Amino acid sequence: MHYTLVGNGRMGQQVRAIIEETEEHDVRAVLDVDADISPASFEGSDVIIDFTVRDAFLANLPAMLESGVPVVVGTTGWDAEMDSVRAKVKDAGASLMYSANFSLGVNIFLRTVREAARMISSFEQFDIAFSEEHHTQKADYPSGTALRAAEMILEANERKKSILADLPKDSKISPDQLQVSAIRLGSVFGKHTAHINSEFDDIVISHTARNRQGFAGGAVEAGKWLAGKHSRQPGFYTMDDFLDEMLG
Ligand SMILES: NC(=O)C1=CN([C@@H]2O[C@H](COP(=O)(O)OP(=O)(O)OC[C@H]3O[C@@H](n4cnc5c(N)ncnc54)[C@H](OP(=O)(O)O)[C@@H]3O)[C@@H](O)[C@H]2O)C=CC1
Ligand SMILES: O=C(O)C1=N[C@H](C(=O)O)C[C@H](O)C1
Repeated sequence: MHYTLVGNGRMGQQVRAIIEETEEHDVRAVLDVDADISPASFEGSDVIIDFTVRDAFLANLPAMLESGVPVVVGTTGWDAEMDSVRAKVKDAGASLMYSANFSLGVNIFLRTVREAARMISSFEQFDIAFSEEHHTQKADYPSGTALRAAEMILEANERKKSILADLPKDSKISPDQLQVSAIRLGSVFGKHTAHINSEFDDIVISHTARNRQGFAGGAVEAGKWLAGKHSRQPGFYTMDDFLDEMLG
């Protein structure tokens, strides 16, 4: 498969290294901040993988969709535009897969957190909060993964109704708010933790990335899956669609 990468930062370089280790795939082009991106930029590619920044992803989206090449998006920070991106993908008859985190380990962690949030839902003595830690070069907060975890907790736990990312200065948190906190520290690849507390217990469910290979390898696998899907059923997909099919 021929991949075109948009973004040549930490993740773009890691994805390229993983593709170039295989005999199965190759990198057709790497388009960085200086590239003049148009639909023609993607000619001859089977999949596009975008790891850039919010504004660049949204600016390049029309050209990526018009190219007809399926797009894997790892860039985070655009959750507020999700509905409009979904509509653009549908209108273009294109295929796009988004995940805030392509690591298999993180996705197993997220499903574990959802199950724990569901189990404590009817036991009022248990409270839950979520935290994330990342390197100081990260542009968005809370991380896309933390926001996805928070969405899953809200769906699974009827006592939590909204996300609180910034603590108010002079008032208490309300019991129906789910706190999501962020730490920016050195070169941390990514750590996500669900904290559950009662009078008698602390339950801590945590995932720590040991490097960026899990994210990058997952994005390459997702690209292969999306290219197959695109030929049969174009559309907007997430990591859950991919995993549900993989897990049967
Ligand atoms: N889904 C997942 O599994 C993961 C998602 N991420 C997310 O991926 C994104 C990228 O992370 P990371 O690689 O660490 O960030 P980096 O800042 O290292 O890389 C982003 C790259 O995009 C480039 N860029 C900026 N504007 C454009 C443009 N218009 N066209 C092409 N390239 C552009 C930047 O260039 P320049 O620096 O010159 O501006 C930079 O090289 C973030 O949103 C992060 O949260 C990260 C890890 C895993
Ligand atoms: O910017 C990063 O580095 C990461 N971003 C993603 C996110 O926002 O969730 C995923 C990963 O944790 C690393």
